[in-house]
Amino acid sequence: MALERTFSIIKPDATERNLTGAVNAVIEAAGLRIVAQKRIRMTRQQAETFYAVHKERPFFGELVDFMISAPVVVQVLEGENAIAKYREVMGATNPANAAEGTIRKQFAKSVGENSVHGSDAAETAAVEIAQFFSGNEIVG
Ligand SMILES: Nc1ncnc2c1ncn2[C@@H]1O[C@H](COP(=O)(O)OP(=O)(O)OP(=O)(O)O)[C@@H](O)[C@H]1O
Repeated sequence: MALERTFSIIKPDATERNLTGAVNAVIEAAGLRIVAQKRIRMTRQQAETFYAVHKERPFFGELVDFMISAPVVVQVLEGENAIAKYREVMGATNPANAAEGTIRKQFAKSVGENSVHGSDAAETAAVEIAQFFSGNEIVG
Protein backbone atom coordinates (compact mmCIF):
# COMPACT_ATOMS: atom_id res chain seq x y z
CA MET A 1 0.00 0.00 0.00
CA ALA A 2 1.31 3.44 -0.96
CA LEU A 3 1.94 6.20 1.53
CA GLU A 4 -1.06 8.47 1.94
CA ARG A 5 -1.42 11.94 3.48
CA THR A 6 -4.25 13.34 5.55
CA PHE A 7 -4.99 16.74 7.04
CA SER A 8 -5.42 17.13 10.80
CA ILE A 9 -6.41 19.97 13.09
CA ILE A 10 -5.81 19.99 16.83
CA LYS A 11 -8.80 22.12 17.79
CA PRO A 12 -9.06 25.03 20.29
CA ASP A 13 -10.39 22.93 23.19
CA ALA A 14 -7.20 20.84 23.01
CA THR A 15 -4.66 23.64 22.44
CA GLU A 16 -6.19 25.62 25.32
CA ARG A 17 -5.64 22.69 27.69
CA ASN A 18 -2.03 22.25 26.47
CA LEU A 19 -2.82 18.87 24.91
CA THR A 20 -0.91 19.31 21.62
CA GLY A 21 1.88 16.99 22.73
CA ALA A 22 -0.52 14.43 24.19
CA VAL A 23 -2.49 14.31 20.92
CA ASN A 24 0.73 14.07 18.91
CA ALA A 25 1.88 11.16 21.08
CA VAL A 26 -1.28 9.21 20.15
CA ILE A 27 -0.79 10.08 16.47
CA GLU A 28 2.83 8.93 16.46
CA ALA A 29 2.10 5.79 18.48
CA ALA A 30 -0.40 4.83 15.77
CA GLY A 31 2.40 4.88 13.20
CA LEU A 32 1.49 8.15 11.54
CA ARG A 33 4.30 10.64 10.79
CA ILE A 34 3.73 14.39 11.31
CA VAL A 35 5.27 15.74 8.08
CA ALA A 36 4.03 19.34 8.50
CA GLN A 37 2.73 21.25 11.48
CA LYS A 38 2.02 24.85 12.47
CA ARG A 39 0.14 26.66 15.19
CA ILE A 40 -2.15 29.35 13.79
CA ARG A 41 -5.13 31.40 14.76
CA MET A 42 -7.75 30.72 12.09
CA THR A 43 -9.55 33.72 10.63
CA ARG A 44 -13.34 33.64 10.46
CA GLN A 45 -13.08 33.39 6.68
CA GLN A 46 -10.68 30.43 6.84
CA ALA A 47 -12.99 28.60 9.26
CA GLU A 48 -16.08 29.32 7.14
CA THR A 49 -14.31 28.09 4.01
CA PHE A 50 -12.98 25.01 5.76
CA TYR A 51 -16.41 23.98 7.09
CA ALA A 52 -18.45 25.29 4.09
CA VAL A 53 -19.94 21.81 3.63
CA HIS A 54 -21.75 22.32 6.96
CA LYS A 55 -23.03 25.86 6.29
CA GLU A 56 -26.71 24.88 6.32
CA ARG A 57 -26.37 22.89 9.56
CA PRO A 58 -27.80 24.44 12.74
CA PHE A 59 -24.43 24.24 14.51
CA PHE A 60 -22.45 26.07 11.76
CA GLY A 61 -22.20 29.43 13.56
CA GLU A 62 -21.23 27.78 16.82
CA LEU A 63 -18.64 25.64 15.01
CA VAL A 64 -17.00 28.63 13.31
CA ASP A 65 -16.98 30.65 16.57
CA PHE A 66 -15.34 27.70 18.32
CA MET A 67 -12.66 27.21 15.66
CA ILE A 68 -11.54 30.85 15.94
CA SER A 69 -11.81 31.03 19.74
CA ALA A 70 -8.18 30.02 20.37
CA PRO A 71 -5.18 28.84 18.33
CA VAL A 72 -5.30 25.57 16.43
CA VAL A 73 -2.48 23.32 15.23
CA VAL A 74 -2.82 22.32 11.58
CA GLN A 75 -0.92 19.24 10.46
CA VAL A 76 -0.23 16.90 7.59
CA LEU A 77 0.04 13.26 8.64
CA GLU A 78 1.63 10.59 6.45
CA GLY A 79 1.45 6.83 6.59
CA GLU A 80 -0.02 3.72 5.05
CA ASN A 81 -3.77 4.14 4.80
CA ALA A 82 -3.35 7.42 6.71
CA ILE A 83 -6.87 8.79 6.10
CA ALA A 84 -8.77 5.79 7.48
CA LYS A 85 -6.16 5.12 10.14
CA TYR A 86 -6.39 8.66 11.55
CA ARG A 87 -10.23 8.53 11.55
CA GLU A 88 -9.90 5.36 13.63
CA VAL A 89 -7.37 6.96 15.99
CA MET A 90 -9.60 10.06 16.43
CA GLY A 91 -12.71 8.06 17.35
CA ALA A 92 -16.37 8.93 16.82
CA THR A 93 -17.42 12.59 16.41
CA ASN A 94 -19.30 12.44 19.71
CA PRO A 95 -16.84 11.40 22.46
CA ALA A 96 -19.68 9.54 24.22
CA ASN A 97 -19.59 7.09 21.29
CA ALA A 98 -15.80 7.00 20.84
CA ALA A 99 -13.86 3.79 21.45
CA GLU A 100 -11.41 3.40 24.33
CA GLY A 101 -7.94 4.72 23.58
CA THR A 102 -9.06 7.10 20.82
CA ILE A 103 -8.13 10.79 20.96
CA ARG A 104 -11.75 11.90 21.34
CA LYS A 105 -12.47 9.35 24.07
CA GLN A 106 -9.44 10.55 26.02
CA PHE A 107 -9.63 14.29 25.44
CA ALA A 108 -12.81 15.60 23.74
CA LYS A 109 -15.20 17.72 25.81
CA SER A 110 -18.35 17.37 23.66
CA VAL A 111 -19.62 16.63 20.13
CA GLY A 112 -18.69 20.19 19.14
CA GLU A 113 -15.49 20.64 21.15
CA ASN A 114 -14.03 17.35 20.06
CA SER A 115 -10.29 18.06 20.02
CA VAL A 116 -9.36 17.00 16.48
CA HIS A 117 -10.35 17.02 12.82
CA GLY A 118 -9.22 14.51 10.21
CA SER A 119 -9.99 14.39 6.48
CA ASP A 120 -12.64 11.88 5.42
CA ALA A 121 -11.43 11.06 1.88
CA ALA A 122 -8.45 11.50 -0.47
CA GLU A 123 -10.12 14.35 -2.39
CA THR A 124 -10.96 16.34 0.75
CA ALA A 125 -7.49 15.67 2.19
CA ALA A 126 -5.86 17.23 -0.87
CA VAL A 127 -8.12 20.31 -0.75
CA GLU A 128 -7.70 20.77 3.01
CA ILE A 129 -3.89 20.38 2.90
CA ALA A 130 -3.71 22.96 0.10
CA GLN A 131 -5.84 25.41 2.12
CA PHE A 132 -3.19 25.60 4.87
CA PHE A 133 0.17 24.43 3.50
CA SER A 134 2.37 25.12 0.50
CA GLY A 135 4.28 22.19 -0.95
CA ASN A 136 7.66 23.22 0.49
CA GLU A 137 6.25 23.23 4.05
CA ILE A 138 5.59 19.48 3.88
CA VAL A 139 8.69 17.40 4.54
CA GLY A 140 8.10 13.67 4.23
N1 LIG B 1 -24.45 18.25 16.70
C1 LIG B 1 -23.36 19.02 16.70
N2 LIG B 1 -23.27 20.10 17.52
C2 LIG B 1 -22.18 20.89 17.53
N3 LIG B 1 -21.10 20.70 16.72
C3 LIG B 1 -21.13 19.64 15.91
C4 LIG B 1 -22.26 18.75 15.85
N4 LIG B 1 -21.99 17.78 14.91
C5 LIG B 1 -20.77 18.07 14.43
N5 LIG B 1 -20.24 19.17 15.02
C6 LIG B 1 -18.93 19.78 14.76
O1 LIG B 1 -18.70 19.81 13.36
C7 LIG B 1 -17.54 19.03 13.03
C8 LIG B 1 -17.76 18.39 11.70
O2 LIG B 1 -18.81 17.45 11.79
P1 LIG B 1 -18.71 16.07 11.03
O3 LIG B 1 -20.06 15.46 11.10
O4 LIG B 1 -18.05 16.26 9.70
O5 LIG B 1 -17.76 15.24 12.03
P2 LIG B 1 -16.34 14.59 11.85
O6 LIG B 1 -16.13 14.24 10.42
O7 LIG B 1 -16.18 13.52 12.86
O8 LIG B 1 -15.42 15.79 12.31
P3 LIG B 1 -14.31 16.58 11.50
O9 LIG B 1 -14.90 16.96 10.16
O10 LIG B 1 -14.02 17.79 12.37
O11 LIG B 1 -13.18 15.62 11.42
C9 LIG B 1 -17.41 18.07 14.21
O12 LIG B 1 -16.10 17.57 14.37
C10 LIG B 1 -17.82 18.93 15.37
O13 LIG B 1 -16.77 19.78 15.81
